[in-house]
Amino acid sequence: MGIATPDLSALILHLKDPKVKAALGVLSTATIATLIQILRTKHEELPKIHRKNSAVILSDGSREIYVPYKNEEAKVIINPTKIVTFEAHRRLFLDKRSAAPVEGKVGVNRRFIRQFEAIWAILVPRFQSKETAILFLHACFLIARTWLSLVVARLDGTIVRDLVSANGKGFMRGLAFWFLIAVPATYTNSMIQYLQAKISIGFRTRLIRYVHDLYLNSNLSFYKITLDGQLTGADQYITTDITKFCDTVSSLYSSIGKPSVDIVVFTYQLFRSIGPLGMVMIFANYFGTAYLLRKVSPSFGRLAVAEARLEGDFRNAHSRIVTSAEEIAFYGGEKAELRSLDKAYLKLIRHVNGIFKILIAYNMFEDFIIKYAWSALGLICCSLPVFLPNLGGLSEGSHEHNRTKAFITNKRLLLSLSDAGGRIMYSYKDLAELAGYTARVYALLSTLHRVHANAYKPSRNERAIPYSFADIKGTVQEGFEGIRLESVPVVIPSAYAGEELFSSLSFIIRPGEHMIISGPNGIGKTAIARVIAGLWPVYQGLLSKPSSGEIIYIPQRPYLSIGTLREQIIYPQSHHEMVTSGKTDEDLMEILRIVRLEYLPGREGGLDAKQNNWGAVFSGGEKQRMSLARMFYHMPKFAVLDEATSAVSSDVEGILYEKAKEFGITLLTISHRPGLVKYHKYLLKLDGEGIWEIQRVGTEKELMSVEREIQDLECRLAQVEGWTRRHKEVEQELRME
Ligand SMILES: Nc1ncnc2c1ncn2[C@@H]1O[C@H](COP(=O)(O)OP(=O)(O)OP(=O)(O)O)[C@@H](O)[C@H]1O
Repeated sequence: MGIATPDLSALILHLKDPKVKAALGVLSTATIATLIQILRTKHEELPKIHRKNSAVILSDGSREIYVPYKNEEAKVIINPTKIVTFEAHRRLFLDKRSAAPVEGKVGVNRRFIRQFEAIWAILVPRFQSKETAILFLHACFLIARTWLSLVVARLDGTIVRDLVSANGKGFMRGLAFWFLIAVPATYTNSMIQYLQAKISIGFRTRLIRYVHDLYLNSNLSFYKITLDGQLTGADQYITTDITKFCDTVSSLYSSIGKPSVDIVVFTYQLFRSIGPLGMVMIFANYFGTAYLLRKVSPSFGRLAVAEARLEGDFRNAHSRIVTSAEEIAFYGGEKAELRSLDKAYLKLIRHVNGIFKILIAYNMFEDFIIKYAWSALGLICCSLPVFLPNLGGLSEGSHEHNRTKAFITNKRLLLSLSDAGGRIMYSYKDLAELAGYTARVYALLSTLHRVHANAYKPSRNERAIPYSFADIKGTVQEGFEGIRLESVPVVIPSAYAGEELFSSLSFIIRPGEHMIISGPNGIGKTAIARVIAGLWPVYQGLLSKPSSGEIIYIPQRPYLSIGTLREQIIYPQSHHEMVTSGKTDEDLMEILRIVRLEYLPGREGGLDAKQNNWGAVFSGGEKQRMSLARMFYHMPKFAVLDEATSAVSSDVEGILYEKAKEFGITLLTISHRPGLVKYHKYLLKLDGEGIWEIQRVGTEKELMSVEREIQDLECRLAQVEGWTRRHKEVEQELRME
């Protein structure tokens, strides 16, 4: 049974309540001792609970995660994919010959085989891996099933022979065998299904872990993939396409593996029964059917790719509504959203309907050939030993009963053979669909590899285009005691030609030299923060910055994760990391007091209160103050605040700035608020046309005196109108006299 996390912070809060204190006074010493004992036990359980609530990184880099399963917490150790593995695979995924084709060219061809081989290296990394063992076991069961089918075919023949020859004893013996064979036969069938599901899950787990490691790493592939622009909706690829790919691969392994074994075994058996002519006919039939089906079948691969894309669009339209529900509700945008949802769904449905229509003719043709033409041919083959005994293979004697037995056995073998052949032919459609899913999964993997290796495609244009992704030449130095840009262009990145916002920007911020960046909307203020954070490339020049633990970026739109209230403050740390770093819940309460959010644990039910969407719970100002709480928690040497206090009232804003400076955090602020200038030493003013300048901001005292002077002048100016009126009145009075 999982242990509920004790809500100690809430408990402490309650204990401080005067009413609770008074109530405790009434309790007997024994009761208080029991209370203390309970608290102590809970306290001892804490490290275990922290560990269970967090994904702990072990010394060898593997992740330890506790997953709830059947009222228990199952421990799972995940080994990260090694960098050398990515490097070894890069060659496979950046191979031009297997590059993801345009939709129209997806099909069962050489490119598909190359792409599949590349993915196979992830699915079964070593011959000794677990998946090989499962595949082998599965193959054993497939062979066992074929053997059992053979036994059943013979038994069937014997039973019918005994029936026709009125051999009661033999008939009863046959029936007893029939039931006996049913036990291993049914077990084999169930195991085949079970192992097929196991293979699918095994492959999916391997692929998902690989993709996750490649997607979410310090190289920020998840962000860069959006800049790359070659692949949209990575979530659809990861959640749906990988699943479909794995399901199709494992079902194809069964649907092609079993009939292939069947064909070899049954063909041999039939060869003995119906002779060479029959065999030639059967094989001619196979090749003829395969050729015909390939000729008439539509491009299932292309259709599968298009369907997956449309499914992705429909899903995106829905997730947009979930993430922006409040904004849409304020605008009354339900009609507009309904329109776009309807449109996305109709596009998908039209496509799926189109596939169904194509399938009518295809299925009819397939059934005609496989069910009827093949059966007719089967009967002809069965008749060969009867009508042409010289070509009819091994005869079991000319007695009528034996002929019946041979016919029944042959017919059953032929039925199994035609069933096996039919299943292989039917699998062609699945194989073509697999080509589609393979193309999607390959596109995801090759984009991730390309972004991970910064191996962007060179420009298609002959002329060298400045600021293409292949043109990143700047230097980034980490571990610097400050932030320094030397002749760094600020460019909106794009795969082929980025747009320049500033041709060359240079400044240096040393500890204590707070800087504010201001300028009109869309000029490129956040862009500078993106370059410093490493989200956008440094195309030229030098960027020096503190090491990653010493700088924090507070973005314009506050981000709140799924999890406890505590996790919002300590993000991206885990509870376990917080405890091991020596921080306590009391420290968090102190931070909440600084940002004026001390009421939240009481309101939400303690620091352990969980929410899936904190964004919908907090107000705009609360979200921003929570982001600042993170800064006070991590206590970095430098902080980049991008409009981080725009929704916070100015009095609290001032206190937060003063507090941050007091803690020795050097600030780089991006803001429109003139009121914030006074907390900084330098002002980086951005103007249109890529012009910028740095101004020294006066000391706070100087700024205050200037502000007072301005206020004084404004007061005097406000009185001018009154004085002018009085002046006119006095002049009029004098004239009248
Ligand atoms: N991913 C992107 N693709 C294309 N253009 C972009 C991208 N990101 C930003 N831009 C453009 O770059 C310019 C600078 O954007 P930035 O976010 O830096 O503006 P800003 O000065 O911070 O504006 P604001 O004060 O409104 O926040 C804008 O014109 C914006 O449209």
